[in-house]
Amino acid sequence: MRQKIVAGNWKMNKTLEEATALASEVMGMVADEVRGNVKVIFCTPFPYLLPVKNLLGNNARIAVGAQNCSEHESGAYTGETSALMLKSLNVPYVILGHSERRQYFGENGKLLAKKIDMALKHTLTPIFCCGEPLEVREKNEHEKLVKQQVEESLFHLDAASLQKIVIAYEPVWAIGTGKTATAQQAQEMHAVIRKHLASKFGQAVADTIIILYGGSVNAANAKELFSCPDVDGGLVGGASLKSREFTDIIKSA
Ligand SMILES: O=C[C@H](O)COP(=O)(O)O
Repeated sequence: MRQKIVAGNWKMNKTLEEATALASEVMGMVADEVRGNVKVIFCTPFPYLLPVKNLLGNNARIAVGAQNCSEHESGAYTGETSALMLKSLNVPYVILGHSERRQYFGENGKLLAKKIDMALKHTLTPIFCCGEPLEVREKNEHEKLVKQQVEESLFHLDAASLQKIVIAYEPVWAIGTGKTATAQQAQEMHAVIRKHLASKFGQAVADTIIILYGGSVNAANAKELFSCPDVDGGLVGGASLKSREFTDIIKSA
């Protein structure tokens, strides 16, 4: 039985005051309303990791995550944040390969493989994102592209390392557009990813990998998406910025 995860990707939003207010509102609602074994992650901007983490204390259900880390360990890389630094803050999760990083910051599969290795070296759990742009889906090449993204960044790992990774399938055309994938489309692609992992690492290993769906998840569509057999929760952008809606999404998991 795979763990259900609902991660909120706050992206580059909120002031410190707003960020801590959001975290404490969700924390209170989760404590009061959420039953069952779902892990919640706040993927905050770097400056808010520590204040939000301190606010959470030793909350066993909610953790913090970063939205990126460097492929380098330390040194003269102005503006970068290393996996080692995140580890020293006891930040357990890091999103890697989000489509916005791929699109606006030129991150490719080879670079992401290095980031994955660095995150694993420092015992962070990477949330590795993959997903196709609209033009690729329109050409019916989405399976091919997503399989390639997974291969480029994850197929160099051994099975034990792969099992330390969470995957998020996020079709780019569904991100921030309000146009979510249907449950059927999400399930199909999650099954494709799992099958591809099985071809390399074996079915038993592939069956343990948590695969999240991301792209316009909201309180109205979360339940149907999360009830798909290969969808193990969500990576939520816009709706994670609203405490009531995010908590309702968590409840759907
Ligand atoms: O990381 C989250 C995704 O980019 C989804 O964002 P969204 O829920 O605003 O579509």
